[in-house]
Amino acid sequence: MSLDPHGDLVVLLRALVDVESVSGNETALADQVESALQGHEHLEVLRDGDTVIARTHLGRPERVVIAGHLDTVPVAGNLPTSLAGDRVYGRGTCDMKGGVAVMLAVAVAATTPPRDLTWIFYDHEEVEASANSLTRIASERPDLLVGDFAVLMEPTSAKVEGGCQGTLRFTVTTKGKAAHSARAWMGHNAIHDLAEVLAVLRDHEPEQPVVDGLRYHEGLNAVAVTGGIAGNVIPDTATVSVNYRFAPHRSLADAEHYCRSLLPDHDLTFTDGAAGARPGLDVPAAATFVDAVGGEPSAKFGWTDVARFSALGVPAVNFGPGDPSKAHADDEFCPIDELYTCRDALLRWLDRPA
Ligand SMILES: N[C@@H](CCC[C@H](NC(=O)CCC(=O)O)C(=O)O)C(=O)O
Repeated sequence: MSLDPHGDLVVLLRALVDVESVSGNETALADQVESALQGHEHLEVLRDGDTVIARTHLGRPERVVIAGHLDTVPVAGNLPTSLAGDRVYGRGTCDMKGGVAVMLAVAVAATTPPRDLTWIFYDHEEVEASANSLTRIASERPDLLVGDFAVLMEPTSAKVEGGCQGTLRFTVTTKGKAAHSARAWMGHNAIHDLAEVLAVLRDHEPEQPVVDGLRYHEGLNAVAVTGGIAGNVIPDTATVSVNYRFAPHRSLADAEHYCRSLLPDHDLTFTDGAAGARPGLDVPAAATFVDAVGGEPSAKFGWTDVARFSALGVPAVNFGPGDPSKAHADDEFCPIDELYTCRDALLRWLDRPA
């Protein structure tokens, strides 16, 4: 089935979601998005890997980038979509194909916007920062990301969420000595030694700092544990993987330093990290957007490419349909009314002179 960006938003959302696009498997969906955008005279459509970019060239004084990712976290028995009351359920409905549906609808509807627009539908957002297609595009075609302001259509319950928290991953490995579990005293159990690390994580009190008026909420959590080779062998090695979510007053280097300070007796191996972004809602372009779409801004707890645009010097906000607390949940859904709220808010903002 092809995508009809001029049609009903719920049909469009369901069609987007029913093309499974777990990170690394975005090609089929990118093909459909590209076809849906082609043939619109006001849009130049480009393809870069599994990223589709559509741009207006109207000679406006301002250019705004509106971006959304096509990939999702792994499916958990929640495809194909289902409709229940005023909600569309299914993997990606909330994070973030609701936003992608709104982007497609507004991209084709806004033929003469007062600002030039760059619509970016990109791949590999839900995985390590190095795989994110915007990392490649920023280095190979930075011109494609140029703008005076950016909107990331991540789930925000149709209200602006400012900035984003950073994310850092590290592992801690303990070493022991293998032995027969019937003679455990001959060995040393590496899994038991993880208890010390796990206790620090369990007892850690996450901070909730206010940054530029918005309250963030940090988190330090074990996300995986490995160790053990058989049911009768004392494990000689064990590893815990940890994810630290940090508020945007800390840099990535500060975050690493903080984690080391919590576990001074252990070697931490940092495996992935991406800094967050301060809200920046006092920048005029952001303030105009907040005023046009309405609602009280709050903080974005997840990591989003607002961080990338901010680092590139492009002020950016998150705004899209779907309750972010349902992102990645098995019962992920998008409320239908928020699709229309976001579409109408974007059109209202685009009605205002730049
Ligand atoms: N490179 C990062 C990518 C993770 C992106 C993901 N973002 C969201 O879920 C945004 C939705 C939200 O929470 O509001 C995340 O934060 O995990 C990484 O690998 O961590």
